[in-house]
Amino acid sequence: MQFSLLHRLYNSPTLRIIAPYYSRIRFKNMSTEKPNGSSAKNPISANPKVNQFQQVFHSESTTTNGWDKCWEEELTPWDLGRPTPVLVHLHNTGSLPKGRALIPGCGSGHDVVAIASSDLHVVGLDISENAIKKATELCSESPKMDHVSFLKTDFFTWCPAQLFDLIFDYTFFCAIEPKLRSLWARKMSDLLKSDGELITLMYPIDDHEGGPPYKVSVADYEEVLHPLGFKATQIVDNELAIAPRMGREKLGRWKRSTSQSSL
Ligand SMILES: C[S@@+](CC[C@H](N)C(=O)[O-])C[C@H]1O[C@@H](n2cnc3c(N)ncnc32)[C@H](O)[C@@H]1O
Repeated sequence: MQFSLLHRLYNSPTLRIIAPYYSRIRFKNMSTEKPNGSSAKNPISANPKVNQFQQVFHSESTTTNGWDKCWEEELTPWDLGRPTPVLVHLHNTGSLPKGRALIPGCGSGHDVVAIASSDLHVVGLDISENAIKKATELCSESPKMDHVSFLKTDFFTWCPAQLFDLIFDYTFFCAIEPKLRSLWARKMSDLLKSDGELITLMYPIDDHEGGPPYKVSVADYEEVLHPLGFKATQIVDNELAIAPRMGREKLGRWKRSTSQSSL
């Protein structure tokens, strides 16, 4: 009886319409979670699944082993189990460059498969063998498999034969140690065609300590990208962020200036 009432409520069209707004208001008003992060009980440091992941990750002798172990034990609190909504939106609205795309730290590969098409070949790269195994399994069930490649390799040492028109970074920048951020930018620059585009979904913009994920800010990206000539063409709040990340995520689109002096 109770279940059937709840079930009917859950499935009611009115509730489905108001739920996303309610959840946004609720997250905005939560006293422990301020949008820009200055909270006693940060949603990352207070998340037991993140704590468990960090414990296992740091117990391994190398970061490569740490990532792989966590994928093996399915300690992957970042994994949405589906493509990133804002990336799907950019794909569906024809807002992504065509040609070749790279997703470093692709994890289970949902984003790779989501944006692959006959116009865009997408390479998913991850240092974890278990992640790549999972991604390859996902891809084997997809009709898009001809437009996708997965590679188990280290982003920082990989030198592909062909450059990219697009690189998409989501929860990769925050996954690497902050001291590697300049190298991250250098590698992005080396892997992109001169008119290629870097899209960063910047998360988590807050003030928690430690990682991964390490806290990020727009200034952190600017600090390493500006010296290489990248300028943001757009930085906006991600209105399509999943509810727990809402208010702590921004979409950044970056290009290098291609204008040359005629003198
Ligand atoms: C936080 S997860 C994000 C996965 C995916 N982007 C997502 O949003 O679900 C970071 C991923 O980066 C991978 N990774 C970490 N360091 C790497 C490196 N140097 N080269 C390639 N992948 C790396 C990890 O194995 C992990 O799958």
